Amino acid sequence: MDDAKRMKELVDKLNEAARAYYAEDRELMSNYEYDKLYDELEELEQKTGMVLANSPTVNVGFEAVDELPKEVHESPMLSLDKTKDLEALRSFIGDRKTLLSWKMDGLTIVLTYRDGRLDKAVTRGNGIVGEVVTNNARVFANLPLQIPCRGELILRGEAFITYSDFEKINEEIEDVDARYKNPRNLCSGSVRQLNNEITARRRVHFWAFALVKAEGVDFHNSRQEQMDWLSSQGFETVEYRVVDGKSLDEAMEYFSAKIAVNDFPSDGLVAIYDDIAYGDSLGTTAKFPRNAYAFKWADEKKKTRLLEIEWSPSRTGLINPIAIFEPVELEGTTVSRASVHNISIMKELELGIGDEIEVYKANMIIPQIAENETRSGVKGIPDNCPACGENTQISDTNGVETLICTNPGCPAKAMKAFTLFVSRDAMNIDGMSEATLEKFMAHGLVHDYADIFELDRHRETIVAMDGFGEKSYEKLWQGIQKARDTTLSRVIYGMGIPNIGLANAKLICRAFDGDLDQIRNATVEELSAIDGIGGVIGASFTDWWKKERHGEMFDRLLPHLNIQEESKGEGPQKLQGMTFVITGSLSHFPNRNALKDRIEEQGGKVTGSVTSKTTYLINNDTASNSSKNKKARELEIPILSEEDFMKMLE
Ligand SMILES: NC(=O)c1ccc[n+]([C@@H]2O[C@H](COP(=O)([O-])OP(=O)(O)OC[C@H]3O[C@@H](n4cnc5c(N)ncnc54)[C@H](O)[C@@H]3O)[C@@H](O)[C@H]2O)c1
Ligand SMILES: [Zn+2]
Repeated sequence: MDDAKRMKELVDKLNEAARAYYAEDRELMSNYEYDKLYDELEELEQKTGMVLANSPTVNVGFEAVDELPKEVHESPMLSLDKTKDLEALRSFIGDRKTLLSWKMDGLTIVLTYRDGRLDKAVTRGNGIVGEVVTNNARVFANLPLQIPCRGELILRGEAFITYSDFEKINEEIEDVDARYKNPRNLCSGSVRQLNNEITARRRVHFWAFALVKAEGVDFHNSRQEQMDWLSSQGFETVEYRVVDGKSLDEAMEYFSAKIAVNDFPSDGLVAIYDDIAYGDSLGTTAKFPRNAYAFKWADEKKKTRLLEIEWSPSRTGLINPIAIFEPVELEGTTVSRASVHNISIMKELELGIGDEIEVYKANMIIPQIAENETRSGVKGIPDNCPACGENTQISDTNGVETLICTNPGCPAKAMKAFTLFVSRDAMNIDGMSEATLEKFMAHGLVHDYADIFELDRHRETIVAMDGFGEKSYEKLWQGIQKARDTTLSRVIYGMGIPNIGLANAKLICRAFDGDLDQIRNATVEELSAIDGIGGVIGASFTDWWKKERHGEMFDRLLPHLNIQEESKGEGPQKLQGMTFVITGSLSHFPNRNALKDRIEEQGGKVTGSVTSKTTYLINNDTASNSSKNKKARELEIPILSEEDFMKMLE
């Protein structure tokens, strides 16, 4: 193929992938694949001296497509020139003082503060125009809503979700197709929400990495001073090390040892000159600033042989392909399995048993297949679910093929039902993790919801179980005792009735004044007369109760519970999962108890002292040096005035 034709092909392919990646939070190919094609294009451009007008090598990002308001950036947000070659990085640094930090793999956001308050938050978007996400930023887990600096402040940083939160949150998303592929994806989806209640639940963190403007503050021409100053204003900043060409190796050793244990997503390092004036004097290319350089880990690749595809059923009915290969050493650990994600990727790799494959660890952490040299083709997609033996089916959503189990009673799915039942918004059983449930089910201790409240019959068995003991049993049993006091809406939500989230369950319970007989015999007409419940939800509710086994299951469960009156809170719970501490005198609320009631109505909790578990401290005197304020600043917990708090509830 001639170069020009190949270049055109590459540009089209890369642009299509980039549009999906930036504008729609979808990934048509892995970053590995994307970067490989990008490098090929760059080489061809160099060789031919020709760059196509729409080439991704000269354009940044893509416009977003949803309905958030847009805004033009004061100064364009460029991409970063990158290398995988440590020596190239060393010669960029030379003997200049340089800040070397994690290249965060989340969503870049520009924040503006005025008069000490967060005024605006805008995403990077296509670098020229971003989306306004101010309300979403207000509910980030660690963003100061008020800062001591009164002048205009503009800073950039990365919003991200930790790996551990990513796993938890993704599991709670019922619709398999709506799940996110990685923390970057989830973060982008969580921040770019029209409803910031969802953002709040996703525990988005923000780390500042660059200061653009701070009215009236002198940083003595040093980026390091800027970073330190940002911390003093209450921002968490990205971790960095000060290096020059000589101390680079030591810093690299530090970063490469740490990346494998980081809970935050990062896809490399960023080097930026400390000397602000010098850096600015270098200017920019069409796509990159010249004062910074990104380093990407050169993926250590190993050749091996594919032994087997393991089909792993999940609670959602999705059956995931996992590649099992001859063990190889990668970045210091032995690796023998890698997720292949879905059937489309298997087909793209033409993956067959016995193939010679090349594996690597993406960002030094997640094992992946990079290449398949022999490409013998996909065979043997199972017709039967490995968990229950029933028929499987290939489902196609937006061009991505996945394998699913068609059996609604599949034990792998039952597992999911139990997970919902014990979850925080339902029975809220402390200490009943998914892993624990899985063990109990494997031992045949739990078949039905009521069994959970009779686990004391199996005390001996449980205490003897791997990873259990007297202590953890007692703790779990206490958690179960506590869960008996509950509300009807929680129990109904816990049944996992399609379309019945906690809010809908509450609406229904309230409409029938908590009368269970009326509720379970309600007609679609009665239900759709409730404000907020339509015909579809109504029908899905009545259909569920029509199944005899559902009623029986409910009847076995009820005697174990003490059903209490519903809380008075209306509508969705905005403060779900948040913990508040209240201090100082109040002006909007008559007393602390009134404020506490308001918080609890919205699903929040109030405790007495500021700890790392506190989400917000409420104190009208936000600037004082009271011990609670000090503690909150130390732990980087935002301090809200009553007014800030009211705004949050709006
Ligand atoms: N899988 C796909 O289909 C697909 C498509 C498009 C892009 N991509 C991936 O995206 C990459 C290119 O992305 P890009 O050009 O948007 O960004 P980039 O990789 O050039 O990153 C630059 C940005 O990183 C941010 N950043 C994070 N931490 C930082 C720190 N500590 N200091 C300074 N800046 C920091 C800044 O916003 C900066 O502008 C590709 O290498 C590819 O892996 C993948
Ligand atoms: Zn099954």
